[in-house]
Formats: sequence, C-alpha cells, structure tokens
Amino acid sequence: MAHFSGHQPTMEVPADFKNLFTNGGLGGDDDDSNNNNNNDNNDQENRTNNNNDNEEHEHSCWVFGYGSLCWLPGFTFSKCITGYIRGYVRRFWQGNVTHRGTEQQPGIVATLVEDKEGITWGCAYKLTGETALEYLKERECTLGGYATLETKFYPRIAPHDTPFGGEAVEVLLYIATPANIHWMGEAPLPKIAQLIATSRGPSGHNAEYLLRLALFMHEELDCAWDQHLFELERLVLQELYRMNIPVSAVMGRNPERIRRDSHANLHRPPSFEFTSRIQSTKLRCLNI
Ligand SMILES: N[C@@H](CCC(=O)N[C@@H](CS)C(=O)NCC(=O)O)C(=O)O
Repeated sequence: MAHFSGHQPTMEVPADFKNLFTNGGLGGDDDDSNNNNNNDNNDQENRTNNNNDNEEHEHSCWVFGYGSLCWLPGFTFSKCITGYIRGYVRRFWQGNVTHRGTEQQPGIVATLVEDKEGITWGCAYKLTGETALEYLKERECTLGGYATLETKFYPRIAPHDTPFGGEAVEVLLYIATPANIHWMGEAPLPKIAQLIATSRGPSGHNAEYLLRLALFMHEELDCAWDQHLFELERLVLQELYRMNIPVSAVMGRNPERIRRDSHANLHRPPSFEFTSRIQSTKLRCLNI
C-alpha cells in the first residue's frame, strides 16, 4: 500500500543550494559501484568518504527515479537498474519555482498520478547511509513539494543469478500530490509545452528537464512508450523552433554518464510473470 510522508515545502532556496547537488560520500562500494555525482570538485571527497564507510554496517535502500533523477541523480549510489513501477502514470502536472521556474513564472516538472492499469518506466538507485536520503529530502520534499511514498519496482532485466531474479524490489519514491501548493494538475498538452518552452529556473531551462528525460527513455528504455512524455517532447521542440530558439540554447552542461544494469551479465528470458505484464507489442529490449 502506498505510504505518504510529505513535508510542507518552504520556498526559500538554501544559501548552499548549488551544494545540494553534491551530497558527499555514501556507503561502501559494491562490486559494480558507480559512484556518480555531478560535481567534479567533490569526486575526491566522495571517494574518500566511500572508503571510510562500511556498507554492511549501514542501512541500504532503493530510490525510484522517473523525472530529473533519471539523468541527474546528484547523489552517490552503488547500483542503478532500469525498470518500472505499476499503478502510476507520469504526468507533467507539477509546478516548480526552485529548479526549473520562478515565483513569477513557475516551470512544470514530472510527478506520478495513480492509475490502476498504469506503469511508469524509470530507474532505481541503491543508496547506502543517510546522506543521500537527507539530500533527497531537501531537493524533493523541501524544494520540490514532493511527498515520500513506497512501492514495488520491477527490474527490466532480472537474470536468475542476481538478487532480482524475477522478484520486485521495494523502492522509495517522491511524488507531488494535489495537496502541495505548486500542484498545477491536468492541462492541454500545448499549454504545458508552451510553459515548458518559456520557463527557466536556478537549475536551468525547463525544456532541458523534459528533453533529457525523453532522451533517457529513448536511449535506455527504447522498448517503453510514454505517450504523454513523447507528445510533450514533440510539442516543446516545435515551440522552440517556432520561437527560433536552438535546442543547444536550453541544454545545460551534459550530465555525467550513468552506468546502469551492470548486473545484466547473464541474459535470461524474462519470467512469464514478468512478460505477462507487458503489452503485446514487440519489445526490442526484451527480444520478445
Ligand atoms: N521525483 C521525481 C521528480 C524529481 C524532480 O524532477 N525533482 C525536481 C525538484 S521539483 C528536481 O530535483 N529537479 C532538478 C533539476 O530540475 O535539475 C523523480 O524521481 O525524478
């Protein structure tokens, strides 16, 4: 069952806002650790911290990303796997004044909306220790108005000899509910696209937020189709073209490459239980 524990968002941006994207090191390395952060200056600090932490004595958990967390995690993690959650669909129905918009012109970011038949594709990160969770609480809840929720995550690739052999993984996720003060709700897609194409905030242009998420889906999950996201992608590109704004003008620095699904060294046909949940259309990534 979903469990909500949200925070009343405060809108002032902390003085060390930029540091929020580099939260220092986390627990020990896994065999396939991918210590990923987005600020080169903190690489050494993260590595040093990682060497000092002893993972088996620290609490580990998984966090599901379906928006900017897919391409800009901003914290150190030891594993990243692609997959999906059930019972939700991704919608650009959440306003934002701290990352991709301002109080004068809020941007629009992704959230999840309950839908019994829905599935949302993204990626899950394995975190160790409290540092990343504290960072996410600040970034998602305090600054973004998101609440914390738990659900099951289904890895896209679940070879039998990995911890995921066909099983779901419990994940934390951050969801903006209609109760938060920047909830925008449903709107015609051309209207949402027009707002995204003309908004910018402390973290960059709102169009970058959408286009990089769409790029993540095209590159990492080419078997998944998200009509809402890809229609918005088409409309935002069309709007930028109409305003004579080159895409390069809205895309900030390329984020660090993220190594995903490193557990997939053995390919096993997905279990029937897994494939039975997938639409009948051909799925290249699962070769079924
Ligand atoms: N919780 C979603 C959405 C996360 C998200 O987009 N959060 C915003 C805060 S409103 C953010 O951190 N944006 C950073 C950025 O836009 O660069 C996810 O799992 O990715």
